[in-house]
Amino acid sequence: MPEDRQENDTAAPRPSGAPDVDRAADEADGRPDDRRLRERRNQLLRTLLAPERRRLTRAVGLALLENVCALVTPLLIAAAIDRGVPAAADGRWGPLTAYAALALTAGTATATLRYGFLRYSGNIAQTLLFRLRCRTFAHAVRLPLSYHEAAPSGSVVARLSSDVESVEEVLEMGLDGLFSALFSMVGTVAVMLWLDLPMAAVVLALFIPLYLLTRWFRDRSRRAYRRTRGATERIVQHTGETYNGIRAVQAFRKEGENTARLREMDATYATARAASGRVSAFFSGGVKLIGNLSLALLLALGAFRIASGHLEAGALTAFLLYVHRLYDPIDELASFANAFSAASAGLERIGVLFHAPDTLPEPADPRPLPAVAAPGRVRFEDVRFRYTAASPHVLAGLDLDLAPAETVALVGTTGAGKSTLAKLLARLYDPTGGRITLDGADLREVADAELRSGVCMVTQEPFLFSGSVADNIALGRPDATREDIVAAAEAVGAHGFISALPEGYDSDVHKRGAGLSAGQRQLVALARVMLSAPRVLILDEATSSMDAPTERAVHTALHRVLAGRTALIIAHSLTTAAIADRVLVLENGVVVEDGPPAVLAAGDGPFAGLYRGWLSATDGRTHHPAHH
Ligand SMILES: Nc1ncnc2c1ncn2[C@@H]1O[C@H](COP(=O)(O)OP(=O)(O)OP(=O)(O)O)[C@@H](O)[C@H]1O
Repeated sequence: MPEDRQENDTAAPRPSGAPDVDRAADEADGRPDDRRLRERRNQLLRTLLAPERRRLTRAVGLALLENVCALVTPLLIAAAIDRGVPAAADGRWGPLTAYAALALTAGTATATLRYGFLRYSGNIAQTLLFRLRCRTFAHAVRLPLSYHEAAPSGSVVARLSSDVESVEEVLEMGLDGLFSALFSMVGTVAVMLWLDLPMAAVVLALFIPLYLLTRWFRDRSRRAYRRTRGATERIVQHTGETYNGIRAVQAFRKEGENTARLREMDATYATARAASGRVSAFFSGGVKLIGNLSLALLLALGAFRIASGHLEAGALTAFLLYVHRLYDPIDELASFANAFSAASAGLERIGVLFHAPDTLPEPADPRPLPAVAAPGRVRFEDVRFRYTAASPHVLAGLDLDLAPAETVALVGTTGAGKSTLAKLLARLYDPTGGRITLDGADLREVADAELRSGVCMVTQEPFLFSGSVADNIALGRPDATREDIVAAAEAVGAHGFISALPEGYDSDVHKRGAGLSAGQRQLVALARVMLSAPRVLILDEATSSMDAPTERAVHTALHRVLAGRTALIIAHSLTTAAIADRVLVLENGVVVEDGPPAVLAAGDGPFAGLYRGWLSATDGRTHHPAHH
């Protein structure tokens, strides 16, 4: 048996990245740190920061300079008080003027450098975010369908929105909060130690309660963050689900229930936020209290040391000014730490996205689709498939041969594996065993772009993208001219209704007045196929009922699109099955009947049963889903 025909579960689309997404969420919830997650996060961070190394160094340089200038100012004020004022009292205004001028210069320099730093770091932050957003989106959109089908709903959107936002928040406040606060604190303590050791000792002693308070705050806010994060995820998921399924929500009158559930989630969120607000408030108040205690203690000790001749009044003033500088950024640092842990968890989750296994690798050495006289031969050779290593086989050794230009209808009960078969043929998944060939080429060996133009899939409810009707028809062939587009629309009989739209082919499909009906969307989708002229067409027939004229129009269009190309139709109506050259009845992943519809209908197999059931149920007047 050739190797590629053997069961190969290692190539199975694993439960893919989705459980990882969950795991990353758990990580954010404070479970023990996983080295791999952190490594991925750091790697992502490195690749983001690497091109900015120079600009970052310059930003740090600006922050350093700003802090040096800011640290000098209180010293100049001290000198002005201790030397300038007594001299001025003696009638010599020179020193005081000089100190005042120097302090003014230092103050102006601080302000200018701060302006420069903020602008510069703001630009860096936006560049990083821009890069992160684009790369995450570009990567996520290319992830194989197995990833998206297995990922919890809304998780990719959450990566792209709230996780990127958490990084944005830390970057916006981060560069400023981190560099300025750190430099300012370290610098201030150094100058204090130089100015007066006992006074500096008092300040440092008060760092002990400050440290304990900060630790308490860190633990509490991490817990509060976990709760708000969980609540946010649930809100995003519920909102996404409600709006993605808005038709079902309204059809089943679930508006009230869904709103009530959201209210509950919002209440949980509000409670969690209030708790985190209380923690922050307590921390802020605590820091202020310790800060003011320092001031009071320094004032008392300072007075004592001035009285004993160890300190001058100016130096005491400088100390008091420094204490302010010391305590101001602590608040900032704490909220930075908070934002940092949010961003770090966000980056971990984004990192997981980047490391999702590629279950549909592009061939390293792609082969072109062979140019054959009659293109469109499809072969399934002993195809085995299961969605995850843990789930049962949907297809367990399927052999199938579709002749060029043949129209094959797939019918079967729900869950029989029809959509799975279609997804395999479109290479949205790879078989776990065996192979599928198109004109002799294994689908896995054909370059992605070529395969996409060779095999075209029309889903039940064709998706129209924002843009004009013309853009939507040209989806599979962006270089098509307007004449090509009109010709394709004419071929499927869509030209009439498109011309009647307010702006014809340029009408925006999502604008009011140009809303298209289900049948019209089908026609646009068929025009797409006509234009991209694939060798193989896979069609998941629409189940939503259309009125008789529309249905006739779609069927006529279908006839034209089917002409000359191989087609696999997942038929939900026996009317469609009847127009096929051949019908395949699928049951539990096995073809139980295969033959022309008329022959099968006349026999006594499963299709004949379905057919008779359909005839008696509808009296042959309307179409009816084959498998019901
Ligand atoms: N993304 C998925 N992950 C895991 N299992 C899946 C997935 N999609 C389908 N399955 C399973 O594979 C089997 C075949 O499903 P498939 O959608 O191919 O059936 P179908 O014949 O197209 O049914 P229907 O007519 O209802 O669309 C089912 O048992 C289903 O539960």
